[in-house]
Amino acid sequence: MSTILLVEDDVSFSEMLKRFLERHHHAVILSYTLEDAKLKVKESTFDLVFADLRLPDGDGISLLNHIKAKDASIPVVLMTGYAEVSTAVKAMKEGAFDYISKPFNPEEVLQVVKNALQKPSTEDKPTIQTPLVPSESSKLPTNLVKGISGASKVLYDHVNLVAPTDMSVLISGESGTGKEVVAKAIHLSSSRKQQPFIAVDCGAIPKEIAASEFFGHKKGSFTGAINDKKGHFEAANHGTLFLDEVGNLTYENQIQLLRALQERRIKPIGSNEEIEVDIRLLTATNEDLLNAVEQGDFREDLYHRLNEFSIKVPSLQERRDDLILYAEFFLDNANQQLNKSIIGFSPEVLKIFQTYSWPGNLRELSNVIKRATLLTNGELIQKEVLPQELSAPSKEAMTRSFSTKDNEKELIVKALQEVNNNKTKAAQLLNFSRKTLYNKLKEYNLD
Ligand SMILES: Nc1ncnc2c1ncn2[C@@H]1O[C@H](COP(=O)(O)OP(=O)(O)OP(=O)(O)O)[C@@H](O)[C@H]1O
Repeated sequence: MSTILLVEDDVSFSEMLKRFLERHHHAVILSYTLEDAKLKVKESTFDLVFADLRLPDGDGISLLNHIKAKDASIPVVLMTGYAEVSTAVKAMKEGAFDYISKPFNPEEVLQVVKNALQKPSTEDKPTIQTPLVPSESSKLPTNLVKGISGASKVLYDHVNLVAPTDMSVLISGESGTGKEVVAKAIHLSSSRKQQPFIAVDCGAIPKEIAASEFFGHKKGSFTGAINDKKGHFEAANHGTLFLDEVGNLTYENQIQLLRALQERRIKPIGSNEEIEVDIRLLTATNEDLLNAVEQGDFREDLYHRLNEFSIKVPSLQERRDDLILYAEFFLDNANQQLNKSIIGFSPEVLKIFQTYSWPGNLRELSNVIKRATLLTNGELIQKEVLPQELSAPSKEAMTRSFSTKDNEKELIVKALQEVNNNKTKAAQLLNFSRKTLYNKLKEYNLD
């Protein structure tokens, strides 16, 4: 078994890569900063070092120089973003064994590792067994993958920005994109993290009992109220209340909710006593709530109350660079839940994943992988265990899905040509929002 030092400050990404390498029988030690990595290199011997080019307290090249000065035979592989490839090439001239650009293809990672470990040593180095200490990040919640795409970076920048405040956040996004996961991440990064997080699906509450569900009731206050019941507001007191599908509340329930938020107190049905509540409110919707306001279906005053800050969770189409990371993560979960030890996906499956349009977003990806894991007997998930709609995607999905950045740039240029540079029409054609299109034009220097 070889021991790899993985130096990467993106905690969830490094956890993913660590788990992936461990499944391929390598021992992995994590480090999040340059200084810590130098210390680890001093204390132990590694067969390979994987280092991000950008670290919070320096860069991968300083680490490379440091390692080369200590032991020139340790191969160092640098991990880079697209824009940094030229720097990585320079690093190779300074002795890096290879570089690998994000997003990675798992096969590519394994190939680089294999090549690096096969490299003949220039000198005999003593092998000290490195103890596998629990990594710092094992204390962090493991149910969250932050992703490496530009869209994910913006998303988690916003989460980090708003989490420590007490602002109400309206989280929007297509179904299955991870709105509840984002709400939980905000709660866990806030000062309320030790207090309750109560999630309520407003779409699932019949309107007749919504008030009792939110505010509670006293025994005997209506037929069927056989006991006192605490409402969600009280249960979430001092913590966070997350209202999913908030657009489904009736007008009457909207008024009750607004009143509770304004007065910061609630009265259970059948009670004479008011209870003060201190909650942070997070809400989610997969419909256009502003449109509902314009149509008169959602109260404008409540909308503004809920929308002190808004976060849009990108669809899987908008974060294609994250796809493999999520696929690996869901495979790990499925392996654990189903007691399997499948190690990855066949190249054909990865290609299908990249071209499919994923209308059900992360939830669909997770379900597809769980089902495929159950059906797989070998080491790799093969095309045959995927649902049919994935292997025979619609022509439209094929033309609109992007497997690589170059491909995406080319499709954007073509779409603009087709509609005479009309950005609104191009965005529609590409299935992007106008904002996404503008961001991409900027990213590819197409403006
Ligand atoms: N960042 C993430 N890391 C890991 N898993 C995620 C992440 N985001 C979403 N998921 C997974 O994707 C699935 C869908 O997430 P979630 O239920 O939060 O979506 P949603 O947008 O709230 O869906 P809906 O609109 O249908 O309520 C869940 O299984 C969740 O665990």
